[in-house]
Order: sequence, then C-alpha cells, then structure tokens
Amino acid sequence: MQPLLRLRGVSKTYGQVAANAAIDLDVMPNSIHAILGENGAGKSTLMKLIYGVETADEGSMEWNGQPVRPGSAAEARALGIGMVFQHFSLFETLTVVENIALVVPGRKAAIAARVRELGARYGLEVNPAALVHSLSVGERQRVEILRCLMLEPRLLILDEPTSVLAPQNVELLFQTLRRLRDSGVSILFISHKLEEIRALCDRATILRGGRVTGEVDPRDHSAHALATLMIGRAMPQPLPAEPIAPGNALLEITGLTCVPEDPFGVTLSVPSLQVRAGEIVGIAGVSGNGQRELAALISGEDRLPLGDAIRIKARPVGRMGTSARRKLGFAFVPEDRLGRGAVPDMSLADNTLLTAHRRGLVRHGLIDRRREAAFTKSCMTDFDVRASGPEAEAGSLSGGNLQKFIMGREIMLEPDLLFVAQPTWGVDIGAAAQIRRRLAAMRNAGKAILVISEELEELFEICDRLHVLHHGHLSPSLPLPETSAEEIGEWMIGARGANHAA
Ligand SMILES: Nc1ncnc2c1ncn2[C@@H]1O[C@H](COP(=O)(O)OP(=O)(O)OP(=O)(O)O)[C@@H](O)[C@H]1O
Repeated sequence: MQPLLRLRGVSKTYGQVAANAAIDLDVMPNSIHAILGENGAGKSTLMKLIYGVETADEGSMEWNGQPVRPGSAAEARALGIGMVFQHFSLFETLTVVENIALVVPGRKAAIAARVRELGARYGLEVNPAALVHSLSVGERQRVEILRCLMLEPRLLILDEPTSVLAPQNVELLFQTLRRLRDSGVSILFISHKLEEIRALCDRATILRGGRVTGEVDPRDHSAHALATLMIGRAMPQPLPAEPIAPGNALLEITGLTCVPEDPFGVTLSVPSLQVRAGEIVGIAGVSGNGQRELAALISGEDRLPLGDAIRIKARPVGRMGTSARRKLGFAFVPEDRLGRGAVPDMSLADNTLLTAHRRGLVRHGLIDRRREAAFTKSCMTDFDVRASGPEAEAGSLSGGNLQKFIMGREIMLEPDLLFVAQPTWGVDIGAAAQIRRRLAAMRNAGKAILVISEELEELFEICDRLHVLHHGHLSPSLPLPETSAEEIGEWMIGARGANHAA
C-alpha cells in the first residue's frame, strides 16, 4: 500500500543542534502513528517540517506518491494536513469564533453552530463567544483541535494533545481519533504518555537525538519497554516520603470567595486550604474548574480587596503583588510556560534573573553576569535542560526542556513555600520522575508545597493530602493514600460535596 506521507533523509539544523538528522518516515492511510522521544529529541521539529512552518535543510517529502514541499502552513492545509500545536497559537483578545474564522471560511454564526455541534459530538465543549484569554489551558486546546477538525484534514498532526485533558476527555478524544481514522484520516500523534500510545496507536517511530532509533507496533511492547527504547537507560525510581510531622501552616486560605471580573471566569469558593511545612498538598480537578483563578490569587497576579483570606507565613497577603509575596519565601510556577513562566525572546540567563535576582545576581543595582550565568548553568545541569547554553533564547527550547528550566529555577530559589501548576506538563517520563523526586526531597527537607495537577497518578505519587476543585468549589482535605482514585473522581465530577447536595 502506498504511504499517505513519505519522508526520506529529512534533516534540519539550528545553529549547532541537529534537531532532525536523516529522518525516514512512512505514514500509512488509516493509521494512528506515534512519534516517541525524550524532550528535545526532535519530534516537534519534524512535525513543523511536515506542516510547512519550517523548511528542511535536506531530504524529500511525498504526499500520496507526489513530491511536495509545503512552504507554509497554508500550503500544508491546502494539501489536507492539519496541526494542533503544543504551544497555543490563538489570539487572546479574540473570541473562540473569531479565532476559528481566521482559518476556517464561513459566517460567524455558522462557525459558532459548528463549534457547538462538533464540541458536543467529540467532548470538546467550549463557549464559542468566550474570549480566549478567559479560557483555561485545557479549553484553549479544545479550540485548537476543533479548528483543525473543521478543515476536514487527511492527516492530522497532534503535538501532545492530551497533556491538559481530563481522563474522561482523553477517552472521548481517542474515540474521536479512531472515528477519524476509520473515515480515512491518518493521525500523527506525539505524547509522552506511553499507555495512551499503546491504547491508541498502531505504529510508533522512536527518535533520539534527532535520529530515528526504532520503529515498532506499540501494542506489542510494554510501556516500560517503550520507555527504555526511548530514553536508552533505566527510569528514576520515586523518592519515598519520609514520615515527618508537618510543621506550621505556611499557606492558609480561609473563607475565600471571589467573583471574577471576567464574565467567563469561574467564581471561586475555598472554605479552607492549608499547606504546612513538610507536606505536599495537591489540588486535583479538570482544567477550567477555577484552577487559573485560584492560581492567580495565590501567586499575587490577581489581588483581593481584603488581604485576610490568604495568608503566607501568617501574614495577610491578599493585597500583595507577586514580588512582595516572593520576598516572604514564596515561589511559584504558573501553568502557562511561555506567557507567564518565561519570556520567549529573552535568553535563559535573563529569564533566570526574572525571579532569581534576589539570590545575589544583582548587586548595587547592577547585574552580576558571571553569577547569572553560573546560576543558569547549574539549573541546566541539575535539571537536565537541553539547550545550547545560558544564552539560548527561552523560546527556542523544546517544550519539555523549557518546563524543566522553569521548575529548576524556582526550586533553586529554595523557597519555604512552593506553588506549582502542572509540574511535569510536556516533560518526558524520565525527566518527570526526576522532577517528582526533587519535590519529594523538598518536602522531606521540611518545605511546604502546593501542586495543581490534572494528573491524578502524579498527585497520588507525591502528595500527602488532596483537595478537588469542581466548578470553583474546593473540597475538604482528603488524606492519601486512604482516599481512593474513584472517590477523587466523584469529587471531580461533582458527585460528592456541596455541589452535589445543591
Ligand atoms: N527555533 C529553534 N532555534 C534553536 N533551536 C531549536 C529551535 N527549535 C528547536 N530547537 C532545538 O532542536 C531540538 C529539538 O527540539 P524539538 O522541539 O523538536 O524537540 P521535541 O522532541 O519536540 O521535545 P519536547 O518533547 O520537549 O517537546 C532541541 O534541542 C531544541 O532546543
């Protein structure tokens, strides 16, 4: 059978980095084909070459047996290739429909109707009239997927589409993808979740250091075997939590209710949340249930009219900005890596300075470049951030490497209280295990950590207690390991607690 897409000897170099080296790839019709590899292995680069947003230095591409060389995304779309990016490409100040109308022809009312119809059919519900900046990361991803589906592609490229979807939506998406495959659409699927790949894909190409190192049917291999093929070494083991008695509450939220100014925002109600020294507390829940609003209030990006509802180290901080809170020994990693976590067109060294300037990197009002470089380098070494050096632009890093850098930078500040949203989003499984070990080590050393994550397994691995956020309401504290995943799942869908009783 003729492949739908055939690549031969495709290479792409950025400066010194061979992001793709002599890649051969055949994507068959009616196939869901995974691309596997560690952070920085070259997966996104390869997809960008296929989608025409980057140009290969060498090699050939055939589409249905015909040589092609898409020079832009529009040309790729005209061929029938669609792509959902890892980093969102939506305009924040436009509505969902307006964003879609930029690439999908038709009247806005008709587009809105299709958004609703496709959303309901595929479990990708989103309000067509909502402004994108008011949407959670998960909801934005839904918009990106919907926009692609509307163009009825023959090949759909999905770069980590499930990283921000709730488990039940992942299953719905998979049903969608299988249906698409059966109707003649092939799918290129990038994910770090190996069980997902085994459940969904019929082919997997493995990349390491920009080269193809294997091609397998993932259904014939265990997740462990796939991981070993991918990273070429054994996985780090979880660090056990030491039995220590938690100390003082370093973060306390009591009786917080907050109605957002944004009409599409979520109203928050947090009766009680405490994070004490020597414990990791998790907040589970499906994205879009108030995580963004809660994170902004805890970090200080949004402020409260009265300070009292949120306390850090017993000080009311509700009216304080982020830098005043950081001065108290607080650090945080926002979920939006490229928007709030890092400035893409600044070097890693300068991005270090954004939050680490207090650690002796600025003296007498002058930046100490040597110390700045040293701090950045040790962050890169410690957290295995693969990039050319401290001068690399943040935006040139692969998604997972940028996440490792931001996590590393904040952990290296040695805060007493660390707050992280989606700590391992987009990070490969080896590096994710490493990050969880670092968080566990901080806890064992008596630090207080609050983690928002959509990955229940991750929360179960590292947390002492969990809360669940549903429709903006925070559940009571649920101890681990006594609480089952099923019980948490019930809180997540509102089958327990106040929302249920109402
Ligand atoms: N625009 C760019 N400028 C410089 N280097 C780049 C650029 N884009 C990618 N690279 C480098 O090419 C390599 C491959 O990156 P790529 O994003 O393709 O990796 P990936 O496998 O998709 O990783 P991840 O799983 O973290 O998303 C990395 O070393 C990255 O730093």
